[in-house]
Amino acid sequence: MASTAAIPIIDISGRGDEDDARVAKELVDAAAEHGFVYVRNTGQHLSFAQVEHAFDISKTLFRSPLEDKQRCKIEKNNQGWSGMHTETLDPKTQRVGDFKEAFNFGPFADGKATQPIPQSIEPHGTDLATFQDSCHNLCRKLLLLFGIGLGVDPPDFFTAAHSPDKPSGSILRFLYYPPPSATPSAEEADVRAGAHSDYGSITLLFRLKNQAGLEILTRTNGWAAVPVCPPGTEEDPSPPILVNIGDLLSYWTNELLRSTVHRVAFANSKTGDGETTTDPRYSIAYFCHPADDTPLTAVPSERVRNFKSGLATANAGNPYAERKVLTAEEHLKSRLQATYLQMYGADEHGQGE
Ligand SMILES: O=C(O)CCC(=O)C(=O)O
Ligand SMILES: [Fe+2]
Repeated sequence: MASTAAIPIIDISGRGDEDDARVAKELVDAAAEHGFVYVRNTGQHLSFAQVEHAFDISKTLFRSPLEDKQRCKIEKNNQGWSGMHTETLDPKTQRVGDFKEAFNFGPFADGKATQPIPQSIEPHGTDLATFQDSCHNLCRKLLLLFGIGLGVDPPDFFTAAHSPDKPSGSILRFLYYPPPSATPSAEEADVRAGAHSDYGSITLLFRLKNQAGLEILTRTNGWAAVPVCPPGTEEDPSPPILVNIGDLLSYWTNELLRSTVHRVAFANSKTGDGETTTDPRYSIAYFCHPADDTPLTAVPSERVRNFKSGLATANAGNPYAERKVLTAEEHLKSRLQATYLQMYGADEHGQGE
C-alpha cells in the first residue's frame, strides 16, 4: 500500500496585497518541495455546480456510442478522443497502453467547439467554454501568485505570457478509467495511467470523492497516494483542486519549481484513506500552456537566476547560457510524440500528457 503524500492545502481566496504575499510564499514553497499543491475550492473561481456539471457532461460523453467517439479521434493538434490503450504515458515501463479513455478539448469560439465533438454533448458547448475559461483564469491567478512569490519583476511576467486571446497548447481534458471488472486483462503490474510528468505550465486536476488512484513519485523514489479529500477538507462542498507544476514552468524557472512524476494506479482496489479504485473513475484536467509564440527566455527574478538545481550544478554554471531559447510551442511539440505511438510512429521520442 502506498504511503500518503504530505501535500499542503492552500486557500487563495483572500484579498489584498498582504494575503497575496503570504499565499504566494506558501504556493512557491509547496511547488518547490512537492511540485503539487491542493487549492481549496471555495467556489470563488469555479462554482461547485460548475464542477459537478462538467463531470455530468463527461459521463455523457464517454457513454456515447463508440462510432460517435471514433469520429472525433485525437489528431496531431492534440485535440479529440483517445480510446483504451491509445496513449502510453510511460512507454519504457508499460506492457500495454493506459487503461483509460480521454477527450481533449481545444479552443471554443462563441460557445462552439472548433473540433468534432460527439453529438450527445453538443448542447453543452457554452458550459464547456465557460468551464475552460474559468480554469484558465484560475491558472492566471496562480501564475501571478508564483510571480509574486518568486520576486519576478514584473510579477505578472508569467500571467502576461498566458493571454487567453492567443493560440496556445492549453487543453481541457476529460478522463474516464473503466472499472477493473471491465478490464479483466489487466495484470498486477499494470497501471491506469503510466508514470509521467505534465508538459505545460500548470495543471488543474478535478477529481470525485472516493475515486482514488493518483500517486506521486517521492524524492526517495517511492509512490505516495494523493487523496481526493486530504485531512481537513472532508466536509468541504467540493474537493480541493489539485495543482501541479508542468515541465515547461519547471524548465522556465531553472527547476526551482518541480515538475513531479505521477501516475494513476489500480492500487489493488484500496489505498490508505479508504478511497477505492474498484469503481469507474472520472477526472478532469486543465493543462495550461503559454501562448505558442512565447520565448522561454530567462525569468527576471534573482531567486530563479541564482537557483542551482541538481542538473544546473552538474552542468556547472547558468543553464540559461547553455540553452537554446525555445518557444512554448517548440517545447510542447518536443514532448508530445512518444505517448501516441501509433499516431507518430514508434521511433520518435518525447513524453506524456
Ligand atoms: O486522472 C488523474 O487523476 C491524473 C491524470 C493525469 O495525470 C494526466 O492526464 O496528465
Ligand atoms: Fe498528469
